Amino acid sequence: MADELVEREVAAEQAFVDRVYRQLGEAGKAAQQLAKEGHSRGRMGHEGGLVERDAMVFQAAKRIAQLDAAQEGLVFGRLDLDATVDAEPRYVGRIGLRDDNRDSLLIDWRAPAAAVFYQATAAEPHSVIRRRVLRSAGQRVVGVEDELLDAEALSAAEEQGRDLPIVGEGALMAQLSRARDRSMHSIVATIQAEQDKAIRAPSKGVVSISGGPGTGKTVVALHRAAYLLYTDRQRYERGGVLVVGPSGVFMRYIERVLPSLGETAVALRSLGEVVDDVRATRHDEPAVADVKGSERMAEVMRRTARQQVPGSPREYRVFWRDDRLVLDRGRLGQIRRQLMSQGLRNKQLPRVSNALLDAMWRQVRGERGREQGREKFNDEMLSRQDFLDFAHGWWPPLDAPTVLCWLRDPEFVSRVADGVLSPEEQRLVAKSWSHLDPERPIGPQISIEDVPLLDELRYALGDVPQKADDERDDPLAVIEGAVNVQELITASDREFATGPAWRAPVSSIEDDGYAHVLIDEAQDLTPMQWRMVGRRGRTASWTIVGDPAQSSWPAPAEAAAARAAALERKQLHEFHLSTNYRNSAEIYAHAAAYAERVGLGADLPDAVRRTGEEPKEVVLPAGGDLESATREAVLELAGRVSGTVGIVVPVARRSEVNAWLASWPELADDAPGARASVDSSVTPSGEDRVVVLTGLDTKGLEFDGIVVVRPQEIEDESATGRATLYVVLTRATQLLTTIS
Ligand SMILES: Nc1ncnc2c1ncn2[C@@H]1O[C@H](COP(=O)(O)OP(=O)(O)OP(=O)(O)O)[C@@H](O)[C@H]1O
Repeated sequence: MADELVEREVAAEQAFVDRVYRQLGEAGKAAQQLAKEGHSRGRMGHEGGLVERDAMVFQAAKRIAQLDAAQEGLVFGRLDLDATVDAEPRYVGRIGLRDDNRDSLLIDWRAPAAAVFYQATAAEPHSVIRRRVLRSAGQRVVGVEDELLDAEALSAAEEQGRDLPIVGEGALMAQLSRARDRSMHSIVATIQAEQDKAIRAPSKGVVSISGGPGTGKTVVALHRAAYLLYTDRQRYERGGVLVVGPSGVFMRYIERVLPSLGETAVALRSLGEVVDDVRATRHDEPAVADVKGSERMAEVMRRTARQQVPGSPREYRVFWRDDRLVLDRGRLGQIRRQLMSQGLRNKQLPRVSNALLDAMWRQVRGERGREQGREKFNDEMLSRQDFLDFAHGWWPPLDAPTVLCWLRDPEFVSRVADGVLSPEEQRLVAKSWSHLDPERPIGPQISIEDVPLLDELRYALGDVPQKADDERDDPLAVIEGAVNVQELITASDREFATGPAWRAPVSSIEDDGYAHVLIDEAQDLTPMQWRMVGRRGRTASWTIVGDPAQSSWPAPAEAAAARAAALERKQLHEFHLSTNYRNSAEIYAHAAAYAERVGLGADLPDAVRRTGEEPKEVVLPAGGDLESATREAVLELAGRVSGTVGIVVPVARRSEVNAWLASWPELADDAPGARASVDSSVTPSGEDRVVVLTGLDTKGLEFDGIVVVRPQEIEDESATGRATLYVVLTRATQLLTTIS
């Protein structure tokens, strides 16, 4: 009987969903047809607006269908309201759609009319009697999950002849118990009221979302990005939305959420990719990372950008008429200081030749020379190749990667870091930079921690001035007025042309700004990383999510100050999430007890889902076989969960455990990436069901099963090892085993 009822309800919803897809097909056809006509008529009038909108809806729906064929469908929600408000059901979907009369057929989940879908509760039903979530596979409805919000109103509705049966066991629990794969999914059907508030917060200033592990901070922030695009598409599409997360693995984990909401105009970048054209995936070891992340590095980089180019010519001598003109070290030093005092190094390029010529002209004493005049002097000097070579070598256009390579020299490092870093710190960072390759300065040696330093250098050097188009190839610019700025730009261009191959960086610092900046795992940003992202959000609104107890940065006060500086005096709106949707209650109780025991002062959310499975602790006797114990634990978990399994290990054991995994025949199909990466120090990024990760790699991710190998070693590995272990203990949705 119950089954029949469910079948009937599913069939009824299917009829509606079919109608939506039919309408979508029509909208798509109409959009294409109108676009064609509009095009041929050469105008886009009022219909143009409609075409554009329909085409957008159509494209978004296609993307959603492609991505989520096996997942949640386009229509996911239905509200039945009190008849005094609306006797017709309202349907909520990932995009909005109108019927032929342009009446609403499907409400976009972000529209104000859909807010009640998320905000209604039994305590405050907002006239909602029944909330229904449709579960779909592609275009097929496979189930419905109802929630009764107002029993009295339901009786009244039934008396009036409306049939509103309640079926299913609630959408949230069904959603939370699903097996995890290697990517995050949208939660659009089951956003909870406190999450909805953060998603729909006004777009001004800074929205800060805090909460313990698994409370949905990441997924809420991503839905917020989609919400902002919906509310002010022009502004955010034109200005850009930047989403920054901790690692490449994490970005791949979250990358499908926004497209599955129909949004693709968002830049997703890991902390190693924030600067255009740079892609760092390697971390420095913790002691080095701590130095490179410190605000003190800003001063070191500022000094670096002002140093004389290593190996550059130190003097210039020439006979002109009756005089011997000399630019010696002392004089060049003066000119350098004077140029630097006028602004950023690269910005001075157009002034360099003139500054040098000035200093030389002052030395012209002979009658014959003075009579010729300054103009003639300039002309002659600027056509001397040795002078152009000197000027170019002494003050070349510089890009940040080239300058970073200057730090390969430990003596150079001690010079620029003197009084800022301790000798031991200088030694540590210099050693890490000794691997930089000047031929390929942003190659694989560059670390994630180097990226903010590169950015700092970009800003300290400034962009190389670009010529206006009409100045290009203008022969008069050389001949006319040798001292005016135009001519000098041309002279310095001639210098660029004679120097070693130098290509302007693809992007300029002026293009760095975004309309919205969203930072995930914000507790881990170093002061230098805050400076880097701060530059991209000077005029932006921000969303910042994080949990201080999960922080792996050892100097929180310094990071807080850098964060405040990045956000300047923007207004702060704070939201707090209090329910852990990831971990089973049993697993989270274990992790929370650990956090309390080691004094992390953690914000402890409630975990609501019980599985009856306690975490398992395996303690090996001294000299016990770690590989066998690990293998047994991993096989057990991989056999019992249908989704992903993570093996979390201390950094020093990563390669070893990865090699074990690669050699276990039972898991060959589940971990092909382990084999492929046996000899590399990089975490496999594929779609493997079973992977080996370090503690830091697990940030933001989740797995159905987690095996933690030697937790004590993870804890001892760095100054913030306890926070890292807490993160690790909160990654599993179903089963957790620790091997000590
Ligand atoms: N309303 C919801 N409905 C269904 N699933 C949800 C909901 N909110 C969160 N989740 C799920 O809970 C899990 C944790 O979410 P998320 O990773 O965003 O949490 P987090 O707060 O960023 O976690 P952490 O700080 O531990 O990295 C995800 O699987 C997410 O899909």
